[in-house]
This record gives sequence, structure tokens and C-alpha cells, in this order.
Amino acid sequence: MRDFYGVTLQTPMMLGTARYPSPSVMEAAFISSGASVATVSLRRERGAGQAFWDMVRGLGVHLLPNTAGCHSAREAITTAQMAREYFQTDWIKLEVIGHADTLQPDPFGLVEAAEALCADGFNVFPYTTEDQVLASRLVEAGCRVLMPWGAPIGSGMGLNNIHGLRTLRAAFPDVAMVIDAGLGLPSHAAQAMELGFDAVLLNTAVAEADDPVAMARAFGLAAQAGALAATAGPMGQRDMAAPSTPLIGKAWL
Ligand SMILES: CC(=O)[C@@H](O)[C@H](O)COP(=O)(O)O
Repeated sequence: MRDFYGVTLQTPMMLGTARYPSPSVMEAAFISSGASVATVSLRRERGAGQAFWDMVRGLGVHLLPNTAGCHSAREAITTAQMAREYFQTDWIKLEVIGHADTLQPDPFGLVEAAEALCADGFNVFPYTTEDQVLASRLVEAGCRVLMPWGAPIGSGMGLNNIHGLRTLRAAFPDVAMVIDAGLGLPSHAAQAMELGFDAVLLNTAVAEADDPVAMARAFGLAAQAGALAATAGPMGQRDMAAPSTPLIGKAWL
């Protein structure tokens, strides 16, 4: 597995901390998922109270503060600086939202903020699309991790552009990549990992499941299964049928 700014994650699962029915369900979902990273939002969860933050810290996972809800580079930079002070980490998931309906990142604001934050010593995890030109700009800015979307945040649609994501993965072999947002089913997480991504990040599909704890476990297992499949060397697809049981000769190669 590629590392994340020098950190090797124990599992390829990152989980958000919003929208759960209760803090105790969230805690149980984290434990059940085996997640290594929790994303936290100072802006969105600032009314949560000290007990909530103590519980999140007690999960024993890496904290990845985000700039959720920021619509400009300036806003995101200020939020990142506050989060660094509050959470005592240089990691920042950089979101600069550019479109209200799709919650698509603003590529111009994203690069501007990434340049400023990398220069300021942050380890930046930018929420981006599968766009290769944008990915190049982010890498040039100093990002060593990219977080391309699977689909719009909260949509649960899965991987909308498999070709684009596969091409992106192949274009930057040394850059750790996390599929972030839009995953609705464990099979989407497995598929992302089978494509060679290093981790998945999700929130809504677990928090809004009828049984978030069971769903968290399903996602954790699926992400690990996909990662194992990627390293196991999947078979090549064929255009024609090929009998799996030979009529003559040996049954093994
Ligand atoms: C948790 C977090 O950082 C979200 O902004 C993230 O993008 C998750 O998206 P889903 O809710 O679609 O899983």
C-alpha cells in the first residue's frame, strides 16, 4: 500500500463522523468498520460539544479534519488553519465546493488553496474529480495524496466514471489515492479497491443505513476484499467463452 504522508494505514477504510442517529451508533460503526481514519469537520460539528470530540479522539484512529462547506480558497485556508490548531495535525482534507447542486469541487479555488496550504506545511488531501489536468496541478502544488470522487457527495451512485478513474490511477503511480464520496454500497468500495486505489472514504452510506453498525462492517470487509483482489492479480477478460473444465488432458496447468 502507498503511504499517506509517511503514514501506512492499517486498513484501507476512512469514515466520516456526520449524520449518524447518535454518537454511540457512530462509535460502534467505527469499531465495526475497522476504519483507520476519521474525517472531522470543525465548521459543521462545532456545536457537537467536548464529549463528542473526546469520543472521536478515543477511537484511536488518525484524524483528518476537512474544510467541508467552504466555497472559496480563502475560506478553506482559514478553516484549515483553525483545524490544525484545534486537532493538532497537519493533515487536511481540502474541499473547495464550486457548484451548489453537484457539490463538485471548484478546480481553480482548489489549486489556489492547495498551493497555499502545502507552502504552509500542511499535508493536503484534496477532494477532486477524475480530471487528470487538475490532478497534475495538485501534484505540482505539493499534494502527495489525491481524493477523486466516485460520484457526488451523498448520492450513493458508486463509481460514475470508471474509465476516468482507471486512467487517473494509472497516470500517477506514486501518488496515494482515495476514492472519496458517492459510494452507496460495499460493492462500490470493493470495486474502487480492485481498480488499485489505496483507500475509500465514505459517510452517508453508513450513517443513513437502517443498521449503520452492520453496514460499516460490510464496507470494511468489502474494502479489504477489494484490496486483496488487486494484489492477487485479477484474470484478464476475454471476448470469447473458454471452458473452465477441459474435456481432455489435465485439469491443472
Ligand atoms: C466525510 C466526508 O468528508 C464527506 O465530505 C465525504 O465526501 C463523504 O461523502 P459520502 O457522504 O457521499 O460518502
